[in-house]
Amino acid sequence: MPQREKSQGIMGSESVKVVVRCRPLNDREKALSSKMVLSMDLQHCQCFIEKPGAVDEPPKPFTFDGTYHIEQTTEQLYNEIAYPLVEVSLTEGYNGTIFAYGQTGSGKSFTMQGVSDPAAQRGVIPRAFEHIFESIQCAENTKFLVRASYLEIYNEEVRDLLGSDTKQRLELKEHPERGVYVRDLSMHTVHSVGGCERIVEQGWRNRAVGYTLMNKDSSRSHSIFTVHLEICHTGENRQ
Ligand SMILES: Nc1ncnc2c1ncn2[C@@H]1O[C@H](COP(=O)(O)OP(=O)(O)OP(=O)(O)O)[C@@H](O)[C@H]1O
Repeated sequence: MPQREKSQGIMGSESVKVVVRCRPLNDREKALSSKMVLSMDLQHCQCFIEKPGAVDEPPKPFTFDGTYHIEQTTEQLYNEIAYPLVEVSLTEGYNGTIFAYGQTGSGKSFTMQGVSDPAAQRGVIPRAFEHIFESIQCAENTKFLVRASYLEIYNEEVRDLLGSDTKQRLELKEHPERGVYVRDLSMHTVHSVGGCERIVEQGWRNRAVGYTLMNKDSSRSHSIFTVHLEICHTGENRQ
């Protein structure tokens, strides 16, 4: 599978990689008889965009670090893109971020949060929880502390989705060593995949949601879910 081989190098020399995912047409677009204008060459990680009606113009090509068309699942995307990122965090302690960007209704929540049925479309976040806790269970002579935080940026204001007052506006600060942080953001210790899922659900319920023309369940905000991992080697082969 050439694409898999290419994407397995996702943790290579460059620290930022960009992949693109295309979703199927939704009911509204089908009702409008909209036409898919995007095609992909998965092997070469290229997208081609046609200009509707411009039959003489060749489709415009764009190259990414990974391409996922409507047949590709979140399972595949996780294994190729997110797995290596979570794995280096667990084994080498690097920070990693997966940033989903796109207009309303483009599929950010579908990819990050996902759906439980079919199982192959479960999101990146629940998959990362399983990945982290499976590694913890297999690790010997090691203690882990897993904590989570969840914030929302809505109308330029930062709010703690897991805080006691989810309406309170929090301040952005800068620390000389730790860099930018959100003052008073609550951190929650989690012991299991189920515990992580409960926290995500709790925060998800507190998000600003609403209707947009493109997405009836639009989240209407930006959110950042962070898993903070502390690892302590306890055995004789301590590093
Ligand atoms: N790859 C996909 N396969 C099938 N359905 C998808 C896919 N991506 C998105 N969808 C569907 O498209 C709709 C919009 O997706 P989603 O809510 O994830 O968009 P969003 O980018 O999070 O939007 P918003 O920014 O408004 O919150 C949902 O009904 C979702 O199930």
